[in-house]
Amino acid sequence: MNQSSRQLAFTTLRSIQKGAFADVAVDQVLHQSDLNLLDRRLFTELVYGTVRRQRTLNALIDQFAKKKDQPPDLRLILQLGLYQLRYLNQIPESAAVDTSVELAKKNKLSGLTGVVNGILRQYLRSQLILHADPLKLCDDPVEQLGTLHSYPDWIIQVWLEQFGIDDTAKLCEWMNQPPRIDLRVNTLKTNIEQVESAIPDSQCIPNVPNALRLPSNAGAIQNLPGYAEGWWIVQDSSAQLVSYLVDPQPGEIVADACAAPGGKTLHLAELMQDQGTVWAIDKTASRLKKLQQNIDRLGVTSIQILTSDSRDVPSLKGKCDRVLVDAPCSGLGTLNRHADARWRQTPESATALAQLQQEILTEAASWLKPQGVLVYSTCTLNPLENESVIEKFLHQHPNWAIEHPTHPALITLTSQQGWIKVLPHCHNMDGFFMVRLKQI
Ligand SMILES: C[S@@+](CC[C@H](N)C(=O)[O-])C[C@H]1O[C@@H](n2cnc3c(N)ncnc32)[C@H](O)[C@@H]1O
Repeated sequence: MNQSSRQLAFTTLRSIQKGAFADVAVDQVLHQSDLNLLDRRLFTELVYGTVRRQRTLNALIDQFAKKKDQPPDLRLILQLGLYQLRYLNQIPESAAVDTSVELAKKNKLSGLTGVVNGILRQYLRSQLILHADPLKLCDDPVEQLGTLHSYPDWIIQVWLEQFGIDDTAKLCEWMNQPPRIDLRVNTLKTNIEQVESAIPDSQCIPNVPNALRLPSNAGAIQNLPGYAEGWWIVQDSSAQLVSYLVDPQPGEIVADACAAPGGKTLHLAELMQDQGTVWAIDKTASRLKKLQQNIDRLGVTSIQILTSDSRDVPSLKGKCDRVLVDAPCSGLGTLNRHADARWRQTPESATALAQLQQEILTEAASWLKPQGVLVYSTCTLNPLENESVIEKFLHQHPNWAIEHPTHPALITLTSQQGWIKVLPHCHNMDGFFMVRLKQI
């Protein structure tokens, strides 16, 4: 395939607009194209950035365009051009404008090249005249933050209620940055010192044992030292904290009710020194395949995989010492990892997820022995899927209570209520919620 990164970005954005997942669409193009390394980077940045910032870009287009209802392809070209002008300092302004005009010509919009040129140059002119951001914002804080940082109103509302204006703004900014990549060292095979010295510029993460953060220029994961040997696995440091909350012991029977692709399952097995059994249950077979690949690479033997809906596993009733429910969720704590996730989730989908979470948690609780430990976690920052699920569970199960964690990595993060909320803009990790429950 011999096409420019901008033309490929345009056609990829078109397919995302028609419903394709951004990461799937990007991977497919990268796999098929013969772009060089710099162009691959530009293509990826253009697609993810334009998807992520689409509300801000649309607001600017509406502000400068005479007509609000442009053909979808014209709007995409304008979004791409404005994204470069507003967010990519390394691209000269003239290049951003000229290539956008070229895109219009190439894609049967020759009659509209004047509109493209006009709107992009108007944006630049207003910047010069105002000496400030030309984006006009209204006074309503929800709409203001949503437009400025490019989020749907409902997410801003959920965050404003929890964190207030200043912290919501910081959280919005954090989630618009490129994702950090953390590793967890597989202590069954090696130690953190060995991995840290093998991977140049990797850095330990304070308070998270065996976690390393990669430098932003680390390149392809599979090419890093120790990958093939199974010395480490990619896992965000906040996700690593969950297994410390479960605190499994060698020889126990542990179940992971929503296991795939298995970052936490493998960590649980490792904390048990690979002695005992970890049941890895998930209803999605394709995701469990990734777990099997990681089991093979990391050389773990104590994991048993079960493809099933966790609301229906009668064979585990009363059998487990510990159960983890790392529930499917709206993922509001990991929006920086998935450019289109903020536009896919809705208040309705979050409500449906909360119902599913409640059902899985209730069923998984029945897998425990009388003194067993139950941990509930999500990578979302939405009280409906976190605090409310736990409060409802405790209301329906008066013989259960929250148990405060004792692991040193968790104590300072623990709230008065006993649950932990990892906040990206405060802790510089993915957003997470986790809580440990026990029968009283
Ligand atoms: C947040 S992900 C789990 C991530 C995993 N714990 C890890 O650390 O890699 C949620 C998982 O729940 C699974 N899931 C959704 N509904 C389920 C159900 N009813 N029963 C079992 N698994 C379910 C999804 O397939 C998905 O793999």
